Amino acid sequence: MTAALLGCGLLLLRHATGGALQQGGPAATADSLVPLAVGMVAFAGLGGTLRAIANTRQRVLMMQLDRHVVGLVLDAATRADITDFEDPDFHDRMQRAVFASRGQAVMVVTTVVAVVQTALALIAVTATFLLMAWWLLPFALISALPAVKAARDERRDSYGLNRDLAENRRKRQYLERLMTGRDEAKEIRALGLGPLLRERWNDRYGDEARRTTTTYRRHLRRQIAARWTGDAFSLAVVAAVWWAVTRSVLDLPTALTAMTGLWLLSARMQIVGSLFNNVGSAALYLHDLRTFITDSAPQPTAVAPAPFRSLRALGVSFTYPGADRPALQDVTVRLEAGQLVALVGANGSGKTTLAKILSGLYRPAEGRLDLNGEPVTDLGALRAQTAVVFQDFVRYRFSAMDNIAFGRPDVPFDPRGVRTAAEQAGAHGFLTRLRHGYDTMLSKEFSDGSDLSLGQWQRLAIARAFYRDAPLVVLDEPTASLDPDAEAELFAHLRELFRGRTVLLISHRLASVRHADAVYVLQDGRIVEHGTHESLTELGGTYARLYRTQADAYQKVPS
Ligand SMILES: Nc1ncnc2c1ncn2[C@@H]1O[C@H](COP(=O)(O)OP(=O)(O)OP(=O)(O)O)[C@@H](O)[C@H]1O
Repeated sequence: MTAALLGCGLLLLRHATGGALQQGGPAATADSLVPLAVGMVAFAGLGGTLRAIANTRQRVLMMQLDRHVVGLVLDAATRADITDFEDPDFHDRMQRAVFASRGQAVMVVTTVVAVVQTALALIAVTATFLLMAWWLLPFALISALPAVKAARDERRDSYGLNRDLAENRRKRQYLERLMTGRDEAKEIRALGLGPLLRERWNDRYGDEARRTTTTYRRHLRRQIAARWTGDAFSLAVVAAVWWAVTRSVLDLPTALTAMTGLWLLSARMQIVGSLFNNVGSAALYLHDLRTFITDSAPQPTAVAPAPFRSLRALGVSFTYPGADRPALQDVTVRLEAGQLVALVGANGSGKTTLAKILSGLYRPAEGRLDLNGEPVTDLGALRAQTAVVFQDFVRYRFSAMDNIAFGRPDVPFDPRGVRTAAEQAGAHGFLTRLRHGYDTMLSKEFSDGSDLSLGQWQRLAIARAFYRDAPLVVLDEPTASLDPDAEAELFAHLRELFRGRTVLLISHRLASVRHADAVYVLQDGRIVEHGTHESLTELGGTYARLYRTQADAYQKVPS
C-alpha cells in the first residue's frame, strides 16, 4: 500500500511540475502545488498509520517467534545425550544455536518484512520509472552493486568471527557467572578471588573486543568504499542526463522526475541488497540452529518399567570423550533384585562412572549391560527403572515440594507421596518449620525465599529418590553432608527404607557397607576384588587394608 502511494506520488510530482512549467507563472505553479501538497500530506499520514500497525504486529510476531524457536533449542538441549555435554564442540554448537534462536530467527522475520516493504516500494518506483525513463534502470542497478557486494563480504566475515569467538565467549560467560552467582559468592569472597577473576574476564573480553573491532573497521572501510563508488556512478548518470537536457534530447520535467526516481531507486536497491544479505547472514546462523535441533536425539518414548529382576554389567569398558585413558576397563558387576551392593575404592577409581553406566546415563564402549537377562538397547528403559542420588545433586531453586516431586515428572503430582518421601528421608521436620512449609521457595534470590543447610539439601535429594519409587536406587555418597546421627540412622535403616528395591551404594565409609550383599572394590577403573565383607576381610587385600585403616582411626580417637 505504501509502495503504491510512493509510485502515485512520483507520477503526481511529474504531472504537477510539468503542468506548472508549461502554464508558466507563480500563480499557476502555486495552484498546481496546493493539491500536490495536500495529496503528499495525506499519503504521508496514511503511510505512517500503516507503518505503525505493521510495527505493532511485527513486535507481537517477534515475541511469538522467539518463544517458539528458543523452545525448540531448549527441547534439543534437554534431549541431548549426556556425553554431548563432555564435548566442547557441542557447547559451541549449542551456543551458536542459542544465539541464532535469540536474535537471528527474529531478524529473519523483521528483515523479510523489511524486504517485502522495500521490494514493493521498489516495484512501484521501478514501474513508474519504466514509464518515464526505462533506459536509466540498468544504471540504477549498477550503482547498487558495490553496496550489495560489501554487505555480502561483511556477512561472511561476521559469521567466521562469531564461530572463532564461540569458545572464548563461553569462558567469559563462565567468569561472569562466577562473579555474579550466589553459590559462588562466599568462596570467592573468602579467597578474595574477585579481582583476579575480574582481570581474567577483562583479558578475555579485551581479546574479543580487539578482534571484533578489527572486523568492524574492515566492514566500515568496505561500506565507505562501496558508498562512494555507487554515488560516483550515480553522479556520472546525473551529469549524462543533464547533458541530454541541455541538448534537448530530454525534457526538463521528465529529467527531474527521473533523477528523483533514480535517487529513490538506487537507495532502495541498496537497502534491498543489504537486507537480502541480512537474510543470507541469518540463514547461516539458522543453519546452525536447524542442525542443532535436528541432530539432537529424538524425544524418548515413555517406557513402562518391567518388574526388575537383575542388572548386570559384563566386561564393560568406558572412556570419557576427549580422555586419553579409560575410566573403566573390563568391569563385571551383578545386581540381583532386593540386593544391597556396594562399590568402594580410592578417589578416581571409577565408582561414579560405573554408577552412571549402571543407571543408563552412559553407553559402555565395550561389553554390555543386561537388564533382567536381556541386553539393554534402550538406555531410557534403564533410566526409567532407576533413582539416583548423585554426589553433586542439584539444588533446584524452586519450592521444597517441587524439589521432591521432580523425582517423578511423568506422573500426576502427589502431595501425600511427597510428604511420605520427605518423612522417609528425615526431611519432613525441617520442611514444616519453614515459613511456607513445603511451598517455601528454596532460594534467597527470589522473594520470600529461604535456604537450607547442605545436609538438609542432601535429605531433599534422598527424598526425591524415595518419591521416584524406582526398583533400582543408586546412592553415590548419600551421607557425605549428613551429621553422624543422621548418617548412622540412614545406614542402619537402609534395607528397611528401600525394602523390595535393589540398592547400589557408593561410600568411602566402609563401616556402612559391612552389611552389603556384595562389595566390589575398584582400582584404576578395574574391579580388583569382590565378595562379602567377611570374605574380603579374610582375603586380606585392598578392602581389608582400607577397612583396617578406617577402623584403627576410629579406635585411636580418645573417648
Ligand atoms: N567427565 C569426565 N571427563 C573425563 N574424565 C573424567 C570425567 N569424570 C571422571 N573422569 C575421570 O574418570 C576417572 C574415574 O572417575 P570417577 O568419578 O568415576 O571416580 P570415583 O571413583 O567416583 O571418584 P571419587 O571417589 O573421587 O568420587 C577419573 O580418572 C576421573 O578423572
